[in-house]
Amino acid sequence: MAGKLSTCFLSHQWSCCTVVDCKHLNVRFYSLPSPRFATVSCKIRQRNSSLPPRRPQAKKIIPAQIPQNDNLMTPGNENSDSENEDDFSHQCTSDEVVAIQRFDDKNSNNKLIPSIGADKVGEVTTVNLQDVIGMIRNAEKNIHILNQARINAIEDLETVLSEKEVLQREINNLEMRLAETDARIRVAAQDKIHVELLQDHLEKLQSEMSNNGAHDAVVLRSPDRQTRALSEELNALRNENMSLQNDLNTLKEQLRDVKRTDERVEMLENERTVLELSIKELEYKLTVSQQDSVQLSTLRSECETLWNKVEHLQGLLDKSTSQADQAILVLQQNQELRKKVERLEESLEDANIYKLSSEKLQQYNDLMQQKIKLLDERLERSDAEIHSYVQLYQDSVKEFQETLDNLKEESKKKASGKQVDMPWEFWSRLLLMFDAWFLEKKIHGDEAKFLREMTWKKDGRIHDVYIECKEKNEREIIAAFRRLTSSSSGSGLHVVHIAAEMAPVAKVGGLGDVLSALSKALQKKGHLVEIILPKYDCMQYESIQNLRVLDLAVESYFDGHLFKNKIWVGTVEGLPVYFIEPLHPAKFFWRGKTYGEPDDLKRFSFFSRAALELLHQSGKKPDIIHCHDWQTAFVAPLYWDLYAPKGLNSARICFTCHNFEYQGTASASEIASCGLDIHHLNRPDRMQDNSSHDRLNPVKGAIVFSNIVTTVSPTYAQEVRTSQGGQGLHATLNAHSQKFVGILNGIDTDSWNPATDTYLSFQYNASDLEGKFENKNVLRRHLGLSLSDSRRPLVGCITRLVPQKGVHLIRHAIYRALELGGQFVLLGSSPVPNIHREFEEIAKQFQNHEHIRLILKYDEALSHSIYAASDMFIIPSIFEPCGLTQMIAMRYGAIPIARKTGGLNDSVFDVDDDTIPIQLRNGFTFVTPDEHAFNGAFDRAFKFYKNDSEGWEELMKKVMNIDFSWDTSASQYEELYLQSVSKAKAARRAAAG
Ligand SMILES: Nc1ncnc2c1ncn2[C@@H]1O[C@H](COP(=O)(O)OP(=O)(O)O)[C@@H](O)[C@H]1O
Repeated sequence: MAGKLSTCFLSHQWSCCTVVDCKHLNVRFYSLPSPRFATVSCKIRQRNSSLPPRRPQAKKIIPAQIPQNDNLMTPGNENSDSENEDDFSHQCTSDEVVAIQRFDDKNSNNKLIPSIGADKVGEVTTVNLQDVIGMIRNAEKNIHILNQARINAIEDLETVLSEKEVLQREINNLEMRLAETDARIRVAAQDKIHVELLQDHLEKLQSEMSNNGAHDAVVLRSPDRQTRALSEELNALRNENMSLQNDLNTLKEQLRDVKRTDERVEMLENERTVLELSIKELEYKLTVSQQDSVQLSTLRSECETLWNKVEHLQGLLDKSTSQADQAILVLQQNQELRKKVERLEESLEDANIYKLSSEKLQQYNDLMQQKIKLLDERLERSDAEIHSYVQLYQDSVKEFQETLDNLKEESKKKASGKQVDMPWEFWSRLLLMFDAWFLEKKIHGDEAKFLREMTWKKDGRIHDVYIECKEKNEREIIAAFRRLTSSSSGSGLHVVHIAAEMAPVAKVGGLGDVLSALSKALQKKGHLVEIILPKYDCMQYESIQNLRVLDLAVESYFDGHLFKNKIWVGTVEGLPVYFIEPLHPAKFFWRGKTYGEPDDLKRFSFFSRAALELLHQSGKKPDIIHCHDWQTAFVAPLYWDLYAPKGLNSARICFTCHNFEYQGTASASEIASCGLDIHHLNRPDRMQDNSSHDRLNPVKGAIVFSNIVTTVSPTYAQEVRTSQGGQGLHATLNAHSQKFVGILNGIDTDSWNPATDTYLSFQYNASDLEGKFENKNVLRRHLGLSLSDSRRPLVGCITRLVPQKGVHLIRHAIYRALELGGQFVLLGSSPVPNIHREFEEIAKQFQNHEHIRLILKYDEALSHSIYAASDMFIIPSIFEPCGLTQMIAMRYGAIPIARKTGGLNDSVFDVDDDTIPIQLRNGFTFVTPDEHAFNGAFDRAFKFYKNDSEGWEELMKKVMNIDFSWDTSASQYEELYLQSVSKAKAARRAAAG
């Protein structure tokens, strides 16, 4: 069997001379040219046996230890080598499997191979090649002997196994016979009992018969015979039983023998396993030795190459030595020459001393002349500089004078009292009407511009014309407005917001609130504010007044094609809004939701481009184009790359990032769809993403290409400039820090006003809190919560359920509120499926609970009721760019419990923090985003609420009176806009002049 599994190897240095297949052993013999130069390697592999691949440890060869076999040789046993070689060759020619590997003559000499470059040789240090060859030979011989021993052992084993089988068969026979004999013994024993009973009976009868006399003598004779026969049979059975007992003993003896044989077989088996293992080990060592010898031959050839190189170098060295000798000679000659030159110089110096004094004077004069010339030049330059400064000064005085004159003129005009105070709704409707006329080519661009400016200044003449023309048809109305042809003198800015959200028509989170509130605040400050939004199918259409589609289609580019867009106009809370409806087959905004579609990038890059196209085609000349978040971040590079060169070049671009977590990063090809030149933009200093260099980052693009970059709170602006908070954009923000500002958001104090809020059952204000308590009961009733204890604090939380908002702390707060004796209401929706599921489970758990309610959806009306009903409001965010809910909560008299991060850090100040001025303290804060820290603030709030109801009410009043309006923040935006616009104007003037 071993022979069938043999594999033979022949070294490449050998030519095979004879091949003989040997019976079932499948043996090949190779004749050797000379036994002196040959070594025989034999590799036998057992079927299904494989050693796990082991790495050779060190290349030092450790003598193998082969236990229990005196015939085995250890490698390196040089003296016994030839003897064993004979044995081995003899065995090989009889029945063994061999492969022959020849070693070069040079390899087998006794020279030590020098160690060659440690980096090349690795762990193979100085190795005697002869040793290795000897070891290989010994290993091969050992393997051979072990194979022989193994074959013998297998044969022994087979004999023993066949003997064992015979014995087993005998044992089986004997056991059967034993069983039979046992059965017969049992029958005989029963017979014996039966006979004994009969004997008793007989004895009884005999005694009766002796009593009965001779009459019965005849009857007695026959039982006597019976008894005799029975006892004879009994004796025979006993004898047989005895012989069976003997047989049984003999069998038992044989059985013991069999057991002993079994044990021996087992021992032999074990021995065989050990032998097999040793063979495998030896095989492995043989492979390693073979590898080593291959390495050695490589090393040898490398050594030869090196030797040649050394010889070559030696030659070079000899050459350079002779050259060096020559150079030394030349040097010596040089030195002698130098000495001569020095001597000559000395004598020359002596001769020159007399000349020197007159020459030096000449040189000095020259120097002075040069200096005078330089000073003259400098004087000339500084004169020119002073002259230019004077010029600049005169220019700026002139500019100042002009501005002053303008202002005077404006104030004169204002003083004339021509402004009319009509609701914004009125003015926005007029604005949209003029735009529509212009877009429908019913009036010229400058006429539209003029009318727009008059409108946003609430000019009474516009009002008068409108009133006059109320009953007239459109042509007459247009004619009347055209007659208003005096020049304008607007000082307000024309600001266009391009965004994905706007409250209340299309609100997902804070961005929607900011957009409408900031726009309203800027409008109030006298600026013309317009908004461009996508026309979502899921908008709150009831919040749009006078929605109508314009009789034009704006074409915009996308993915190599031009697509038409329907343009809708309408007013939202008095603001003029353009809605773009792309006529694209993908129906970008007919998805039933604002965000979260797989093609969001396409949807919003398309929209960004279409919005710029609308501005361009309408001929508007806005001062500021303000884009928001990644959805409209494309506007900045698109504007400078495509639209400014086309003529839409009046604007400065402002970009506000409301959350740096969302950057809209995508592959360059995806971003290219909207027409951006990705080759020009895919650079580390432009739009290339800072972490994935094969992607482009729209938010980074907007930071780079905008004139003003803002985020929504000062603390967040600081945080995002660090590597921890920057979401990968900190380096970009730091590089553009001069144009980057954090402005704290405000809230729309008109929409969020408990005194006028129509969503509430009871309106209230800081000086009359009764309505708040009523609202609390209304909400409890509405949600099925217990009304039994009016002093039980109600904790509110309204949020998107995303990791940023600290969902683990929100979950913890639910249980903690219950432990502390409070009620808890959560209004939240989650775009993250597992978070949504988790909160659904909790909601189910508290489905009918009297103190806890979770409402997992977006519900604007309910949000108002919750703010109004809450005593406390939690905002445990991990990070929070600004956060509006804490401000809204305070406006509604709910005390915030917030983590000190981002905008929360700029708007919530702990009541127990002595480092904060007392008038600013308004809530409870914690720092570490864990349950323990949260409890620290939450428990304090509960304690305060329970122990000091008057103090709590004071705090409620205080927070309700805090000014969270957009006034201050809008002024900051206004200032940034104005600065940027005036910088641009100055640059333009400088370029023109
Ligand atoms: N499920 C909801 N139902 C109604 N309004 C919600 C809901 N979730 C959040 N809001 C509102 O969204 C706005 C959240 O703004 P903000 O605190 O800035 O957070 P973000 O913009 O990160 O979502 C608030 O006006 C809040 O009332």
